[in-house]
Amino acid sequence: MVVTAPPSLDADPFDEEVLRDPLALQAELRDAGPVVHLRRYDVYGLARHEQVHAALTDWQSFQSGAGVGLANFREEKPWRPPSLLLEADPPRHDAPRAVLTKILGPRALRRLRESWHAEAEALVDEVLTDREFDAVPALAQAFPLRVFPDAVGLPRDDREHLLAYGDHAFNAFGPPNGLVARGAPRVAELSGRVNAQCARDKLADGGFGARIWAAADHGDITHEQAPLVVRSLLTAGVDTTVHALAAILYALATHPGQWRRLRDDPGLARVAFDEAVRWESPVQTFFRTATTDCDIAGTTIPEGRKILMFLGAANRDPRRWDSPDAFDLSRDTSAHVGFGMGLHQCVGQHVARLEAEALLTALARRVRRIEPAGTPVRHLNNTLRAWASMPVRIHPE
Ligand code: HEM
Ligand SMILES: CCOc1cccc(C(=O)O)c1
Repeated sequence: MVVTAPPSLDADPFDEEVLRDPLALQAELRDAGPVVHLRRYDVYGLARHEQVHAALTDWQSFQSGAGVGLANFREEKPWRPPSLLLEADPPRHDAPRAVLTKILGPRALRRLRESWHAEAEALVDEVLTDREFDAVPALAQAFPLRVFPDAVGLPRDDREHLLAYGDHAFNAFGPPNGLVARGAPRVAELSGRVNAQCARDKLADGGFGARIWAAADHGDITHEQAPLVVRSLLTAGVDTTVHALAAILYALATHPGQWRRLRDDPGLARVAFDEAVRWESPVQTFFRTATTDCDIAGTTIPEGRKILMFLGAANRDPRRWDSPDAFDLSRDTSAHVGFGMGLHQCVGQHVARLEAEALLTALARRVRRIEPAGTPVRHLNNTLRAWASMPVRIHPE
């Protein structure tokens, strides 16, 4: 087989102006070839859907155990003890994953459906007393921060730090740049608060956290693993849904025809959510580490090297999607990689979908039209695609 050297680029995917608008670089990376070498970080980039999907589903060749950020845990100490799910390979990954699959599965969430819909209606009624507001704090942040920490079992007065903690965790997957440096002063305080919340006596009975500890009593995981599994929920479960909800509100406010379709058929809420996750990809990138010399489309990636998977670029790849840049509720979104794919595919995706379904159906019933009411402002993060502010104007029923 002819081994070709991949095209080498100087581009910096974590440059702040690229993070503000990554679409041009994503197209450049996709068009440069199935594999590109990013000189600045000496890593291999995959931006086409075919190669990203292949890497995600081949956990044996492309492992998570050396970290899913730029940092290689074989060479440097992680900023915190590695996740037993995200940053673990089988067999270590298996038991913690099985425990969360059961606790966060669609059947387990049925008990929350009615109360989350009621909370969404109450919040929307409160917010819609104004005709114009910033949808990011008022809805995209407020709703997840009301229902998800409750479901985990946290007290109401100890949760406003979760967004900042998750924001730093997602920045830490990237290079040690300005975004990481700006978060560093609070890391010790935030980590201390989050770690304390994972203790058994801090978690209300019946919540996701208590159920994780009960799984340890049952012998499914150890009691030493239990707090780390709770930490996974607190790290991954807040910022992701906040920014996904902001993404769908932005998509619906800027696509009035799609908003009308959702209003006419609120049963489209889940499709709308997955299409927004594909279109915006709140989680833009993740890394893997080659466990052997791997061949991808004629390029050999040497053992031990880092591969950067551009999930957002794959979700807009014209080789896979018709009119990829269109936000379209009639699309079949089933192959999108916004939740990953394969062994590590998002174990919290059903939680996210239920949050979105509750909020969107509450809005669809009360809002005839939603439209931008000012310039939205991006929130920059090495991994997350997010809005800091999104002024909207609503026309009630
Ligand atoms: C729209 C919201 C969300 C998005 C876009 C998202 C995205 C992702 C992605 C891309 C992965 C794969 C990581 C990889 O392959 O390395 C993942 C894994 C994970 N997610 Fe989510 N996520 C979301 C919501 C949630 C929620 C609400 C929770 C917790 C309740 C959660 C918990 C996790 C965990 C624990 C993993 C690691 C799974 C494993 O490695 O087996 N996520 N998520
Ligand atoms: C959304 C990706 O999933 C994550 C992200 C950050 C941390 C963890 C964890 O397992 O601690 C999982």
